[in-house]
Amino acid sequence: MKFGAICDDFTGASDLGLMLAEGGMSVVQFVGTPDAARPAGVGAGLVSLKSRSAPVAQAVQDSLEAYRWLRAQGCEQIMFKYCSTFDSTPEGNIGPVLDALIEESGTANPVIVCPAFPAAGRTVYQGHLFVGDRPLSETGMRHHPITPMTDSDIRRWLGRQSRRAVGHVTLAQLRGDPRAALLAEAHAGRQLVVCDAVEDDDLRALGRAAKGFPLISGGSGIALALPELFGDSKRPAARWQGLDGPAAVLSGSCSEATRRQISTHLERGAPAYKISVADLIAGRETPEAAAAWARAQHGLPLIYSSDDPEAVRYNQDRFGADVATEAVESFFRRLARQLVDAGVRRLIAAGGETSGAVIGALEIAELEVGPRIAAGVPALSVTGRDLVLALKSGNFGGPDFFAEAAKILAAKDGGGGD
Ligand SMILES: Nc1ncnc2c1ncn2[C@@H]1O[C@H](COP(=O)(O)OP(=O)(O)OP(=O)(O)O)[C@@H](O)[C@H]1O
Ligand SMILES: O=C(O)[C@@H](O)C(=O)CO
Repeated sequence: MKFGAICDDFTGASDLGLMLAEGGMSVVQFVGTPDAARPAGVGAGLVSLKSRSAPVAQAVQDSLEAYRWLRAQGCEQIMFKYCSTFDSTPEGNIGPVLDALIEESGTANPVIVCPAFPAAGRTVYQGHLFVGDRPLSETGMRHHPITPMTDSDIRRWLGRQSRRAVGHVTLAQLRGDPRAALLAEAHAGRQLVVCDAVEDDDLRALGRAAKGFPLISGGSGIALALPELFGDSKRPAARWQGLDGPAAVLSGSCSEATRRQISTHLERGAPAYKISVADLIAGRETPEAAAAWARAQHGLPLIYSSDDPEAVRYNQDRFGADVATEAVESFFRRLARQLVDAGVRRLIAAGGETSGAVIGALEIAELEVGPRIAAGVPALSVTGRDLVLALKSGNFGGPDFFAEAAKILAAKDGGGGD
């Protein structure tokens, strides 16, 4: 294993997996840090954690454990993958995890910090993160239920989280001599370097500039150059074998793109079942009832707690954010188990936290990356089991994502990536 990544959520890991697999690398996505050594034959190993929303100390501990395991597998470069919208609070977890990884690795090299992912509209310019034509803090991310992003200046946001000074490489420097600019920042004592990038070619230049640095960080965009750097870019894509059989969509994501996808599903008259947080907490709603409803449907059943920012805030104020989150996630954990036990073979989960809850409940250890459903979202097959999945980041995918995902998950000869 030449390249490893510590991913702070499950949908993010599959996003990165798609980027590397489309570049021709052989990729395995691990669920948590594996107990045992991995036999040779994997170019990139991605350890998916549920550390984005964990308490800081837990996120640091889990990330260090993943780092040590990846090093032991021979990884020459390790990436810390976070969200392309830099999801984190002023306390962390991105800064504290980066601080700990720098100490563990002992590196004095610069560490790239770049969430840009132009294919999904995320760009970094003058140290500020944009989604499409809006600064991050003017998008729906301002109202995110767990990590509301109220400042678009990534240098300032990271500066509040990290013990280290934060540097910056501008777009002009990146398009000049990015390696020299990165090294200059580190020499000046600013080892964490926020990098501008607005196009895929900027990210390729950044990846090449960091050649040989043991630690990099970012969204999946900075992986664009890696297949070429790790000499694994000519590998033919594996054929994808989807699965027939019942499918279901579980959505706890309250992001704008997911809510659009739910509206499309409803407009088409497809079966949908909405969960109320108040009913969950009062015990009036159960996974058993939702599973029975799903089994009785024709077409693609959607079970969702997703709601608009006002409703989410109301639930958080009334019950407490942790209680509301746990009620929703525990519901989806139990529902996912019941659906799979009842024969569901194609499962689509919307939202990073929701996907983490579902994967954890299904006791999945390893995933193989299949073809692209949307930018940042591949079809996945569970190693050794008759189960295929799509784990969708909240803000990814077009309006018809659910139907498209169900179709690709069933495709028998949808060759990898074609
Ligand atoms: N109706 C609701 N009221 C309050 N909280 C909710 C409600 N529905 C879902 N949640 C919580 O909101 C969070 C949504 O996070 P999740 O990561 O699943 O989606 P997302 O933020 O859209 O996705 P991503 O992290 O991939 O961008 C979950 O923790 C979930 O428990
Ligand atoms: O980078 C992104 O936006 C996604 O891969 C993600 O992290 C989803 O939660």
